[in-house]
Amino acid sequence: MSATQAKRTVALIGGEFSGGQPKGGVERAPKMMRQAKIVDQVKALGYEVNDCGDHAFPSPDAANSSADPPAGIVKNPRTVGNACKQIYDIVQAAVKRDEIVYTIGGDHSLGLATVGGHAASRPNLCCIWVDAHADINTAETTGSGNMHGMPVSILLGLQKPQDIPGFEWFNPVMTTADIVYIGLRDLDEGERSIIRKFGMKAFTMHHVDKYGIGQVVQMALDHVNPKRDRPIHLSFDVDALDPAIAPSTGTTVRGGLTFREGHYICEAVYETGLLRGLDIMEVNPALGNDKEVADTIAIGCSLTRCALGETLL
Ligand SMILES: NC(=[NH2+])NCCC[C@H](N)C(=O)O
Ligand SMILES: [Mn+2]
Ligand SMILES: [Mn+2]
Repeated sequence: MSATQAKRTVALIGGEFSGGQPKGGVERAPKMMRQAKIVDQVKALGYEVNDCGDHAFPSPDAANSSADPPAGIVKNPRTVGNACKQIYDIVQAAVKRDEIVYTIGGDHSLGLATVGGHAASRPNLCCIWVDAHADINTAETTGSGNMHGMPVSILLGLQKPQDIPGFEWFNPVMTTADIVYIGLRDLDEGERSIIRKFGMKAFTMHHVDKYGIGQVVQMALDHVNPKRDRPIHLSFDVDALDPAIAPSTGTTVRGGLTFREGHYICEAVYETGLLRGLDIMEVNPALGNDKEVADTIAIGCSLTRCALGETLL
């Protein structure tokens, strides 16, 4: 057991949700990671696990579209808002018990609920968002209308929650200075201008190549956590990884993080002793052949273990 981090209880939350994007199957990841023995793996690292269960949500199929019509081109807004509200409440309760909140997605629209629910109870929280995408589209800038491309804009209040049906309950408490990106390589034009306009810190794959992952993580921490005294939420979209190593995900982009770079990020965050929230998002067991699915599930598990201290002496 490492000296760097007290072994808090880990609250495990399964977010069986796919309504933030069009591809079915991503809601099955929590069960698949359980089958891969994620609970035992976390316990084996010395943590207590408070299993908060898997939470399923009605699927936003065409038959339901009259109950949840698009807002402009934003799809399934009430369905996503409702799922987010439920996960938000569960996350908030876990944080109040001082547990490490560990959410297995589900699509990344739930990032609004995990980071938002966490920040609501830990005001000094900062966030490291590891992703090929910035997920910072607003209702204005989104081209796809898929809400998994929008959680960060709502989280930071750049997109007013009150203007999206289903999100009226959400109260933004984080700012553009509280979040840092690693792994970006596929930005929409509108996202690019939002990031520039607010001077947000983003380490793209270009920066990973240029400085190396060690420097990048240090610079990311120096930005959001210069005194290393703020609790950290690590929201990890597995599409940040190269599709060669994590193929079973809905929006793959070539040129991603290597296996080691991805795991290094988790290890370095663990090493700070400040990790209080972790999301493993966008694993989709319906995409790819058996080996690809097994590899992607296994990587979801190994990223988790690294963030909880497995690979450090
Ligand atoms: N969480 C994700 N995988 N997001 C992908 C978003 C892709 C694109 N930027 C969009 O808005 O649709
Ligand atoms: Mn994402
Ligand atoms: Mn992504």
